Amino acid sequence: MATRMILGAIRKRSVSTLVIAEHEGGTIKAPSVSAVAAAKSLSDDSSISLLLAGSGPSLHEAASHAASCHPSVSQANPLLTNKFKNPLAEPWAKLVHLVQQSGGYSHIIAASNSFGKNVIPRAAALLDVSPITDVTGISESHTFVRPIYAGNALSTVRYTGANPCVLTIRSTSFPVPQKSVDSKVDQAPISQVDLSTFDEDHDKSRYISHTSQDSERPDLGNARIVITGGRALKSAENFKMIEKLANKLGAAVGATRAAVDAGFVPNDLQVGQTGKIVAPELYMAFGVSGAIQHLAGMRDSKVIVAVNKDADAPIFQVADYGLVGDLFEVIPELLEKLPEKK
Ligand SMILES: Cc1cc2nc3c(=O)[nH]c(=O)nc-3n(C[C@H](O)[C@H](O)[C@H](O)COP(=O)(O)OP(=O)(O)OC[C@H]3O[C@@H](n4cnc5c(N)ncnc54)[C@H](O)[C@@H]3O)c2cc1C
Repeated sequence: MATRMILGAIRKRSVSTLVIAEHEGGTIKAPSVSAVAAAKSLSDDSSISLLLAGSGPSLHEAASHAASCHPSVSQANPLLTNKFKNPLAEPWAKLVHLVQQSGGYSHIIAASNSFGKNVIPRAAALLDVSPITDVTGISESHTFVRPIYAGNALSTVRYTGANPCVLTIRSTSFPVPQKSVDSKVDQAPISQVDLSTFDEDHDKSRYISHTSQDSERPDLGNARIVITGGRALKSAENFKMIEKLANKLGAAVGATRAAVDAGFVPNDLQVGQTGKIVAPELYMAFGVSGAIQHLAGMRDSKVIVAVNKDADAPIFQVADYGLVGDLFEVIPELLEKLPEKK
């Protein structure tokens, strides 16, 4: 009995996690803070290190933020390297491999966004382990819940491979209370990654440029309100109604794949199985049929409102509030009646 208890304690203590962290403007991005929250739920006793990279003063600000972005990082070492200015997947995967060799972590976690999905499979291949992707629940350090069949079923999987156990997590399933992100906790020490043995030969990909849209709207993946338009909008010009409504409500804009394919909006606004997964407090869908691939990306939203002129549209099966009507009448009316955002 005593032996079993001691072994249990040793197993618990042996959880040490490397979180692959993204940062912008000197702060750790919210999905990476969710990855820390996921790391924390592996074990009460887990030690958590953040790996971040970049250059200039914002990297140092982000490193300070990394050290205090979540209470559970307070005892850990954020690792810092000023190379990797541009987030290319191949060198990043090599960096993760290098850091794992020296750190011997039991787990490596990244958010399941474009960056994480790009880096993690490459890093897992270099480490010769099989990654577990899109984790939405952690029941113990090697047992995870993940959606299958476009979110229509949940499967519980147990990782039985060698260390490290490599995961991507859905950030919407590991929310971080705003307080804990902002709270001032004792800063964890910041250490520089030793890159002396790093092989710089990674010419399979080359950085060319980075474009980002300057928008005051919240990020689609973390917004409290998302206003989505579908094919029924008919044109990019008409889609501006959705944008106006989003501006009034301080919301992010989403789109169906049909709307993206028709060229109404860029594809980074796509919500669904092959787009972004969102779970806002309020999701409003205008002229969206509710195809299974779209539902896979938004069905966990707290309140779903749908406007569709077809009373039999499948979106009404998941909607909390439905309005059978023409969006070309409903949206102008909403725009007229809603107060301007302060
Ligand atoms: C492998 C795969 C992956 C996919 N991934 C995604 C994904 O990630 N995200 C995604 O969205 N889709 C995805 N799709 C596509 C998906 O199957 C649907 O084709 C798509 O979601 C339909 O978009 P929609 O609802 O805008 O268009 P439609 O299905 O054409 O629906 C338009 C709706 O608008 C309504 N409507 C028409 N006019 C009006 C009006 N004036 N007022 C109000 N309502 C009106 C209609 O009644 C209809 O219900 C994927 C498909 C495949 C095969």
